[in-house]
Amino acid sequence: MNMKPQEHQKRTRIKTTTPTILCACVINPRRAVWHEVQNLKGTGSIMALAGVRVIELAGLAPAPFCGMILSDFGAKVIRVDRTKVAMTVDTQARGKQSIALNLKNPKGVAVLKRLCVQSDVVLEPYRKGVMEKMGLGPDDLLKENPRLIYARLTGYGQSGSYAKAAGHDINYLAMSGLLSMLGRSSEKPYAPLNLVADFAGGGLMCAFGIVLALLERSMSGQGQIIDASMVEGAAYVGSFMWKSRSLGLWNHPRGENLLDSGAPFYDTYRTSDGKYMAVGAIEPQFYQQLIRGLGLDDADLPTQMSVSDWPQLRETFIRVFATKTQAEWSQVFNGTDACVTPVLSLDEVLSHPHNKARGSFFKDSQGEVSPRPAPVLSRSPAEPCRSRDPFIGEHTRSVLKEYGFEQGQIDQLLSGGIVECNEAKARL
Ligand SMILES: C[C@H](CCC[C@H](C)C(=O)SCCNC(=O)CCNC(=O)[C@H](O)C(C)(C)COP(=O)(O)OP(=O)(O)OC[C@H]1O[C@@H](n2cnc3c(N)ncnc32)[C@H](O)[C@@H]1OP(=O)(O)O)[C@H]1CC[C@H]2[C@@H]3[C@H](O)C[C@@H]4C[C@H](O)CC[C@]4(C)[C@H]3C[C@H](O)[C@]12C
Repeated sequence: MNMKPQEHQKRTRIKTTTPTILCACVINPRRAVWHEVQNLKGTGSIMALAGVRVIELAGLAPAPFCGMILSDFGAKVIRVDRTKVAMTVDTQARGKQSIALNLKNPKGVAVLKRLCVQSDVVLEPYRKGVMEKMGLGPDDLLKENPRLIYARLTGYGQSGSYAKAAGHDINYLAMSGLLSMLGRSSEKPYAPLNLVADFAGGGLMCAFGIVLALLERSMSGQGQIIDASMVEGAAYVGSFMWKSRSLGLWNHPRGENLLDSGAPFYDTYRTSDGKYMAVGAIEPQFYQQLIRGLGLDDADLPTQMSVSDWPQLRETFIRVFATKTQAEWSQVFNGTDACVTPVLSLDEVLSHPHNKARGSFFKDSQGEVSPRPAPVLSRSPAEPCRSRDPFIGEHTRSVLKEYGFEQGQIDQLLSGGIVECNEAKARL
């Protein structure tokens, strides 16, 4: 996909035309939506989730990612921030709007209900019971909007003895069973950043659940509750680990198997300039190309799958990789099937020729690099917003107006401290 510059206007243009779609979304099933969407063709590419309105209650990392995915693919995502907070911790706010709302006040709760009545999705990242305590539980909201998709993204899910416990990625990963498999031989388990539970098993799985529920709603006309547990999401992402045990892939202790850094042909190696190469030469024909590229003779080496010889083979690979720079090894293996690639840093990915050719990473208006939304849809690709992230409460006034609040009501909410507006900060 050629990433067209974003074009906040373009998104805005699409969005200002979406109320028609929304009416269709709310009243009629899918066909009507498509009819309206077809009518908009020619006004810019229509993203897959155009017309979908999402209310995202501000959270730490997984829910913001979920909201960003929905926004990247065209949904209108309004993040509900707290009042009296100077700075957001949401670094995944691309394309979102922000309203600052005090939910500790019943009037604030009433505002949120009104937003949810006119929305398709509410996404909440709090501990079990928090939303109910505020009078914003699924019973309260679905009663008023039966088409609402109520997504609950938590660590342990809505039931079970851990449901109310605090936790973070590493705890959920531990409870999923996967953490026990991660780490090098003879070392303790090691969490790969907070990628697996927070983002893959959490934010992404929740977004998938929301899209499924939207699809189902287009047939049934009904909303539903999504109970997205990061323990279960992570475990599900890791289904292969359970399903492949019958193959004997995990028979050895942690860090001594084929895919967990046990095998020397599935590992990373330091180069002479202190960088690294990643080696994934599993199949014999690819392994042969690795050996050739390294300038080794197969006759001098133990056989590839002789597990007891892996430590010796690894020492050989370590020694050889240390003789050239990363760039030199990249040149050696470029264009081969040896499955050897440079380990790129976050700063290097943008300029790698392959990534560059595909536009896999892009710069926003602040010059910040981030990954392009994946996957790429041929007719309705995501068009990530390139403008800066919203300030807390930047869109309070405009969102309230859009959701039908009168000017007088907005003024009262502002003067009562129920909502806060930061338009001025946005103009600075
Ligand atoms: C980048 C860091 C984030 C790391 C991610 C980490 C690894 C994770 O794993 S995130 C996954 C966490 N788990 C979940 O999300 C599971 C579900 N949620 C929960 O279990 C809980 O919410 C919880 C355990 C995460 C938090 O529990 P807590 O008790 O705090 O909250 P809840 O019980 O859920 O209740 C919420 C209460 O809030 C009230 N509320 C909600 N909205 C409103 C509203 N609009 N108005 C009023 N009130 C509201 C609600 O009513 C509840 O109230 P009650 O309690 O009374 O019921 C980042 C982690 C820390 C960051 C740093 C830090 O913030 C300091 C700096 C801040 C600065 O601004 C930026 C730099 C910082 C260093 C900052 C940097 C990073 O962002 C962090 C390191």
